Amino acid sequence: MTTEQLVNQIHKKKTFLCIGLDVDLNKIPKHLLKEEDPIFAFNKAIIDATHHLCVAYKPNTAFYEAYGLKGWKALEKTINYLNEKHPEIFTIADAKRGDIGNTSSMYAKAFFEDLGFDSVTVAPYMGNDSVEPFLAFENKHTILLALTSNEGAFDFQTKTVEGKELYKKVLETSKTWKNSKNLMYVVGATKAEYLSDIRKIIPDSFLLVPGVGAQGGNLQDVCKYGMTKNIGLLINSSRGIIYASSDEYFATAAALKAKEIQEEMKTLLSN
Ligand SMILES: O=C(O)c1cc(=O)[nH]c(=O)n1[C@@H]1O[C@H](COP(=O)(O)O)[C@@H](O)[C@H]1O
Repeated sequence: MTTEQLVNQIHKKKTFLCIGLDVDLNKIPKHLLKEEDPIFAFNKAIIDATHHLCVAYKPNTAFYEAYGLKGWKALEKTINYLNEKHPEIFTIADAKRGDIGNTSSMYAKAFFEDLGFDSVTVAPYMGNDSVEPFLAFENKHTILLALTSNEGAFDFQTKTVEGKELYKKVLETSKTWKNSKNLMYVVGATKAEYLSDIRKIIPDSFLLVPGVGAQGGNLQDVCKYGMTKNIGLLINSSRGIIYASSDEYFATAAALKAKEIQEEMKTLLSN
């Protein structure tokens, strides 16, 4: 999917919500455990109930890898369902990969070609030759970790290196990489006050912003400092939406939560 198609969807649906499909078998409604594939049954119900309220879904692969072959099959069924039923929706494999060049090429092939995701999250720590194999894919997006939502972000990312915070170096250096037009960046919603500085370096890039909901980030602040003329934001919430209820009406409860956020986004888009 092109960035232009994503922006069109945002305007059409009046939302820039990304729903995180972080499925934990200990948290899903008990009656689903009887299904042949409880993870896919849960995802399908959530997608059917919320697809009109969001522009992206982000399964975090950890939640699938944890269940071995069954988990990976459920991930494959989920992305196939999305690509068949809702091809206009942007899909993110949250895998946080990155390795030496030939290994990164195989990761890129796995997520972009085999599974058919539109994007994948990638760690910048190993540098240009670990990220460029992902960037080589046309109309696919590499979402680079810039400033993450967790407390540990302060261990390295905000430390000064050669007179500049490391996350700023990541942003600046990544712009020089081959096919850098295919980059998007992760900035945690809990770090909204950093967004003005971030926008000085990457004024137009799309940002994936996780951390609203369960982690306490604030949507209004993120938009105040991070929104661009092309919106430039995908705001993710996982647990806050998908676990809104654990009874048989879980999907309706998830849709109500997503609707609350979508209404707020609609107002922000019209300002
Ligand atoms: O790359 C991510 O998506 C990510 C980056 C980050 O800085 N913080 C962060 O929480 N995430 C992911 O975003 C999701 C947040 O989930 P909730 O806190 O349940 O909304 C999880 O899948 C995290 O792994």
